[in-house]
Amino acid sequence: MADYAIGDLQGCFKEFSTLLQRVDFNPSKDHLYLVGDIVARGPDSLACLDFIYQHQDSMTITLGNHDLHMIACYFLNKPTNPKDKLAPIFKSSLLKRYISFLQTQPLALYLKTHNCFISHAGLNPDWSIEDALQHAKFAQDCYQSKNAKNFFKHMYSPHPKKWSTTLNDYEKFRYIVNYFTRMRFLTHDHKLDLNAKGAIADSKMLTPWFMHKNILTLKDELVFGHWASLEGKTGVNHVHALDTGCVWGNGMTLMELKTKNLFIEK
Ligand SMILES: Nc1ncnc2c1ncn2[C@@H]1O[C@H](COP(=O)(O)OP(=O)(O)OP(=O)(O)OP(=O)(O)OC[C@H]2O[C@@H](n3cnc4c(N)ncnc43)[C@H](O)[C@@H]2O)[C@@H](O)[C@H]1O
Repeated sequence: MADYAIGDLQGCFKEFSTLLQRVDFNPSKDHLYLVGDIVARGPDSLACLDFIYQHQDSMTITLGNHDLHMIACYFLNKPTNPKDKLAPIFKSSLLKRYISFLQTQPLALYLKTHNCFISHAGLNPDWSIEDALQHAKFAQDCYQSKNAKNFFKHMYSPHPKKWSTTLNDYEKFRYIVNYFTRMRFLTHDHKLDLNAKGAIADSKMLTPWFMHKNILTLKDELVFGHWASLEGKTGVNHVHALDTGCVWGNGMTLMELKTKNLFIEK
């Protein structure tokens, strides 16, 4: 019985299934945590989603920006971007079931057995793990509610930059989603900079979220994806970057959570 985490699939089904075979993944005993962005841009998002849907008892996704965007397109009846190659999912007779399944998935989770926090983009340094899980629950309640369509309608903006208890529910939802699914660099006062997407050295005025003191001193393990140009390197022992840019022609990374052993497939 083993627990694994895997970086962004983004429709790269071949590498995904090869990795599961390499670790002899057994759905009746093992569990796989997908850090999000299971769909978009890669060659076979439908195969990835279908496989996870069929093995949903042994797989959990912490949703990423591309997953949420796909759900939003469904609710808002918006065309998807051709470069995301999502047409086969939208043409599938199972579309409604796939979307309902994705809506049941969390934004973040904490695995006590491994002292491990998982989300797509990471942990806001101003939140404790407890705070983060509460914020994630708030946002999940929004995208799982009867009013989900309206929350998706209000999801797209970098604002508000600052948290306040006076924000309305749409603003709170957007703020939380942005930290959990889009964060990479923060300004000196911990605000999100959503423009910088490159390597750490490219942005001298900004700090990667995991280099902030509250994260460096954390005793827990943090697992995230989203940031392909890190190439799997954070330089921080307890912070594990699993998006190694498979969709960009690099490898896909799977980690066994107990041993921290890495398996990489190109
Ligand atoms: N609340 C919200 N507000 C707004 N939009 C929301 C949203 N929620 C969801 N979305 C949606 O999210 C989607 C993505 O938005 P984008 O803005 O396109 O997201 P991204 O950060 O560029 O991309 P990604 O998440 O794929 O990250 P990656 O590191 O792989 O790639 C990042 C960059 O790294 C580069 N890169 C990394 N490794 C590379 C490599 N090896 N080779 C080449 N390029 C590489 C690429 O140029 C790439 O552009 C859009 O559809 C958008 O609508």
